[in-house]
Amino acid sequence: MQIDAIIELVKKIWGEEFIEKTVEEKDLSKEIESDSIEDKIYALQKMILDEDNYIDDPIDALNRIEKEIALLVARTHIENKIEEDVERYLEEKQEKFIDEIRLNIIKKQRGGENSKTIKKLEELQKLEKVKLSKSIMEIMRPARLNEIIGQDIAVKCILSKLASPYPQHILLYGPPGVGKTTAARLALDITKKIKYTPFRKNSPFIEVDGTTLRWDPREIMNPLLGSVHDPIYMGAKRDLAEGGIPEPKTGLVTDAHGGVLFIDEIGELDIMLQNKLLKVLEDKRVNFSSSYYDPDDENVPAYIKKLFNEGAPADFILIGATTRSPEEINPALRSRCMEVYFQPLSKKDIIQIVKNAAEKLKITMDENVPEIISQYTMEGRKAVNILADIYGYVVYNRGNDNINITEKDAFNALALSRLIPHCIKKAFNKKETGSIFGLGVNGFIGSTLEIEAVAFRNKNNDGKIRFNDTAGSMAKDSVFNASSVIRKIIDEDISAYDIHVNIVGGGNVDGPSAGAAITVAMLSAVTGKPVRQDVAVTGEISLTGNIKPVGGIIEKIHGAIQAGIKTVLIPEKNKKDIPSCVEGIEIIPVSHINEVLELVF
Ligand SMILES: Nc1ncnc2c1ncn2[C@@H]1O[C@H](COP(=O)(O)OP(=O)(O)OP(=O)(O)O)[C@@H](O)[C@H]1O
Repeated sequence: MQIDAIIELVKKIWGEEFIEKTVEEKDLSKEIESDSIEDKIYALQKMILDEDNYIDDPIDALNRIEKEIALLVARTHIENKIEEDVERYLEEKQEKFIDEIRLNIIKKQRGGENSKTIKKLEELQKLEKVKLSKSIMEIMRPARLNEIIGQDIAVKCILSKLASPYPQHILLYGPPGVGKTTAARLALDITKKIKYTPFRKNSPFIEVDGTTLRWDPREIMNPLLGSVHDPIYMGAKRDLAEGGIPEPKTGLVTDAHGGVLFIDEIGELDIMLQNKLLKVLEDKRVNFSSSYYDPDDENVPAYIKKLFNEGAPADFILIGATTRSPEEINPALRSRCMEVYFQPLSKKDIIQIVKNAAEKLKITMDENVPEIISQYTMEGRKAVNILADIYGYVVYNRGNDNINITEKDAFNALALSRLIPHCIKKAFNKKETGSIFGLGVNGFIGSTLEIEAVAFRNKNNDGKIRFNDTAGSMAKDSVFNASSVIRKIIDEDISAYDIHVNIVGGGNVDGPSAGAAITVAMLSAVTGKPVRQDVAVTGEISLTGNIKPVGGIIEKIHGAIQAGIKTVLIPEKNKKDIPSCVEGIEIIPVSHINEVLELVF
C-alpha cells in the first residue's frame, strides 16, 4: 500500500508520462510491474534516488524515497513560486514599457506640445504684437547714409574700409549717440550691393553691447565665442545627455560669419575676452574641446564631430565702437583694426537731425523748436529722444491729428522732464585779470576750463605756488613750467610772489594741454594785465615758451563754440586738425607764448 501510494503521488506530481519515460530510460519496466515488493522498491529507489544498490532494508529505503520526494516537492513548489513571481514582474514591466513607447509615439505626433505649452506660446505671440517706444525710434532712425548728419568724413572712411574686395576690421571712436551704430549698419547695407566685396545679400549684421557680454574662465558659458554644453550638468539635449555626448554651442562670432559683428562699447569688454576674440579674428574659426568628447563613439552625431574636429566658422568683419580715447583701448586690438573718428555734433547738426526726425514722424514744428532742443543736448540720440518726448506731450494734450509742436509745448515738456540746457554761455565781451578759458576733453566731449590765478607779494622772497590737489601730475608740471616761463618774461624772481592757481569746478584734470592757458592766468595775476574773456587757449607750454601740440582739437573747438567763445588759439602743429566745416569761431594757430599774449591781453 505504501509503495502504491508513493507511485500515485509521483504520478500526480510529475505526471504519468514522467513515470513512463523514466521507467523506459532506466530500463525498470520489469521491476515496476513485478509482484515482488523488493523489485518495486528497487525501481522507485532508482527512479527517485538514482541508486541501484541492492535493497537490504525495504522500510528504510521507502523512508528515504519519501523524504526525497518531500524535498523534491518542496523545491518544485518554491521554484514554481519564483517562476510565477518572475513572470508577473516581467508582465508588469512589459506593460509599463509598452505604455511608455505608446506615450512617446503620441508625444512625437503631438510635437512635445500640451495645453499649457500651447497657452504659453499664444501669450508670447500676443506680446510680440505689442510694440512701445522702439517703433518711434525706428521711425526716426536714418534709413540712408545721407541722413546721417555731421559725420560725412567718418561715413566715407567706414565705406572705404568696408566696401572693398578685402574689407578691414574697424574701430569707431566718438561721443555717445552721434550715429556710430547707424553708420556701421547702413554702410554694410550699401556694401552688400557692391559686387566686388565679399559680402552677400544675406550677410548678417550682428549687434551686441560689450558691457553686457559675460563669460567665465571655465568656458561654461560664452555667448560671444560659444561654449561646450556638458552632457551631465548643463543640460545638453536629452538624447545627447543620455549618451554622455557634449554639445558645442556656437556663439555670436559664428552668427556673424560672412557679415559684420558690431560690438558697441568694445572698450568695456573684458580684457581676456578681447584677447580670445583676437585669436578668432586671426584663425577665422572657433575651436571647441571637452574631456567628454570621444571621437571613436559611434553615437556622436556628425555635426558634433565636425565642430570638435574642425571648429565653427567665424569669418567676419569686426566693427567696434567706443566712447573711450584710443590710448585706453587694448593695443593688440587697435593694431588689427583701422580707426575711424566720429565728430561731436554741432548745434547746426542737432537742428538738422531734429528736423529730419520730425519729417519722418510727419509732424510740423514752430521754427525755433529744433534750436530749443539743440540747447539741451549735443547727442543725436538724445535730440530725437527729446523730440519723441515733446511729441508724446502734445499727443496727450491735444490728440494725434495734425500735430504742430509750438515753442511753448517744447518748453513745457522739457520742464516736465527736468532737463536743463547742457551748455550755459560762459564767454563774455570784457577783460578780467587772472582769468582765462582753457579747453579740455572728456570722453570725446570738449568743454571750456575756467582757469584763474591770484598773486600776492611775498616780502621774504620765498613765495609758494598752490594748485588744485586733485589735479593730475602732468597738469601740476604745467604750473611749474609756466612759472619758469613767466620768470623769463617779467625778468623777475617768481619767488617774490605767492601764487594760487585754481581750476573752477574742481581740478579733476590731467595732461599738459592747459599749460599755455595756465601761463596766461599766472602772468595776468602777477602783472595785473586783464585778459579777454571771449578767447580760449589750448597747448602745452615748453620751458622756452614754445606752444606744443595737443590732442582732441576737434572736440575742444566744439566745446568752445558751445560756450560762446569767439577765438580759439591752438598750437601751430595742430593746424591740420582744424575741421573744415566749423563756422562761427575764429581759430588761430600759434607757436610761441608771445603770440598768445599779444592776442589775449
Ligand atoms: N549723426 C546723426 N545723424 C542722424 N541721426 C542721428 C545721428 N546720431 C544719432 N542719431 C539718432 O540717434 C539714434 C541713435 O544713434 P546711434 O545708435 O547710431 O548712435 P551711437 O553713436 O552708436 O551711440 P552709442 O555710442 O551710445 O551706441 C539714431 O537712430 C538716430 O535717430
